[in-house]
Amino acid sequence: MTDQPLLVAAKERFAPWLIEPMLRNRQTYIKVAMAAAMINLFALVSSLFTMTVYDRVVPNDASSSLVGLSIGLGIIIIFDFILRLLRVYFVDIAGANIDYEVGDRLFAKIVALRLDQRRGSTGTLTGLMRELETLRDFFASATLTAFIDVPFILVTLGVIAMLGGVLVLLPLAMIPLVILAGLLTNPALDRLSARSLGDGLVKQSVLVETIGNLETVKASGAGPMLNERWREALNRHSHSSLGQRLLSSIAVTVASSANTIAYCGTIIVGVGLLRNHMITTGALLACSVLCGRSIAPLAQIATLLSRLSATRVAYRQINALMQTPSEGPAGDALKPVVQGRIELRNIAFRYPGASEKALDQLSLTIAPGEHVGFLGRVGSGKSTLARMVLGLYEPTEGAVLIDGIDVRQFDPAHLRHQVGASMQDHALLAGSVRENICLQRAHVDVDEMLRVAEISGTHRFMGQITNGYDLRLADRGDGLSGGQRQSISIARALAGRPPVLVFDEPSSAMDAQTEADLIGRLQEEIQGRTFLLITHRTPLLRLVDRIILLEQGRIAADGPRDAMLQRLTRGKVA
Ligand SMILES: Nc1ncnc2c1ncn2[C@@H]1O[C@H](COP(=O)(O)OP(=O)(O)OP(=O)(O)O)[C@@H](O)[C@H]1O
Repeated sequence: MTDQPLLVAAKERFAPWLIEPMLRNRQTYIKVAMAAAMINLFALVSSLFTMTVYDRVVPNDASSSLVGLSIGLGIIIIFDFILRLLRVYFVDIAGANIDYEVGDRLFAKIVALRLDQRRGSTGTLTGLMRELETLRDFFASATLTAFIDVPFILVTLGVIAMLGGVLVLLPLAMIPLVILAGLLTNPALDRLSARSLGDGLVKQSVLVETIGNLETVKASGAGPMLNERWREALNRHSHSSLGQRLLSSIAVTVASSANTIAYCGTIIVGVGLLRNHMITTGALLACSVLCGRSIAPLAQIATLLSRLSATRVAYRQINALMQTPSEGPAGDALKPVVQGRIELRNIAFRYPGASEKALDQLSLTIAPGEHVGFLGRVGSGKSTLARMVLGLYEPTEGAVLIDGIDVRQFDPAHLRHQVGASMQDHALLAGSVRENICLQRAHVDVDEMLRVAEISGTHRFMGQITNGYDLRLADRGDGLSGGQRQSISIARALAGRPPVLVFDEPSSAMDAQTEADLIGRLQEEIQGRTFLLITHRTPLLRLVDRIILLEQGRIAADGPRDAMLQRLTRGKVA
């Protein structure tokens, strides 16, 4: 994994992950559009009311007409109020639905992401997930209906022209100005939004790394260094966000000034027309109200465009992630019942961005039920080999076969049900110990959990812990000792009796007695199952019949356990 941020521009305009949930909510958006259209019509009616009052009611002192008109207007105001509420409600519903569906797809994508294709640190990825909120805010924003208001600008201008004649020229002259301000600032706004998002992701990255490793940060005294990184990230982000906000306020301010100019201009020019009896007082008042209404949607669109910039940038980043290849074959994935024969056929592997190959020209065959130990110096490729068997990484050359089938053809979830793994970091998940062992797997019930907990040694210390299996662990299993975490990790790997087991340093944090007890119980458990053991600890080698020695990603020696141990102790190999 490299730490480069995930800022790749994917040009596709509307990707299925976004357009499909939007289309599914089109009924709701149609309701929103209808409500917005009605609200626009009501606005026209209220300005015509002003005109009627000034031109008909006031000169004729027609109080009864005023009462009737007021009642009519009251009804319209109530409807307008209800429709405005409904508009917000419907937009919120659609926004929440889209947020849920897109969030769900994005999470599934992250879980299925091919590790060799992963770009960006943990913090960058979590920051990207946060960008979902930018998308949600856009789709759940009531200002979204400003687009529906645009056609009504023409209707409003038409009514102004009918009532006030040349007065229509004032708002008409302002509209291109507002549009121009939006168009001119938009490209720079796009750039600044992208920069601000990138800087935000760097900030998130420093934060996640620090909080996730707080104990190490404190113990190693890395605080000042991370503090410096944080300050730098804060500084950069606040600069780019400031620029973004300033620029986005230009178009909004131009729209608001244009509104004021058009309104005042209408009054000034209107008074001249009034003197020449070319319009009535009522028409002048109605035109001044309508003038504001014709420009208001543009001001909203200016706001919307600035949000659209941020939304577009967020969309592109999320889309780039969505287009990253997932695990598993492109066609139908296989879910065979596994016997446990493992073959590595001339494989080579280089981690993304690494200069050296971690594995090279490596071929070996492990028979079903065979127990094999992998030894080798630090960095010789043992854990990488385990990752290959689990299909976590694909070999750059060659193939890994289980029962003669390339692991790339397997359904990834099925493969990991067939291969029980206890990896070197023994990370547990937030939740109860029970959840950590069972992982909501249908075939792992309470009896099976207790059986594997007994074998792994978990059951012994569970009795001494308050809440036992219901003990809730913090992130990564905080709240337990290293050895206890290892024990639970072993129980998790054994649960469901997978035909293949891969154990990477399973007892490195255990005391000699606990380890000896574990070996005794595992001996029976692994009978008839393929067992791959990576270890630096000699006692564990009692569990294997064959030892393979790795050196710089290649096989340096391979043979029966006792013969290999003799050669190793005599220092003839290595
Ligand atoms: N995620 C990674 N990204 C890049 N390079 C890696 C990664 N993991 C391991 N490597 C490199 O691959 C090589 C093999 O690492 P691997 O973890 O397989 O060694 P190992 O034999 O298991 O070592 P150890 O006994 O210390 O666990 C090392 O040179 C290491 O630097």
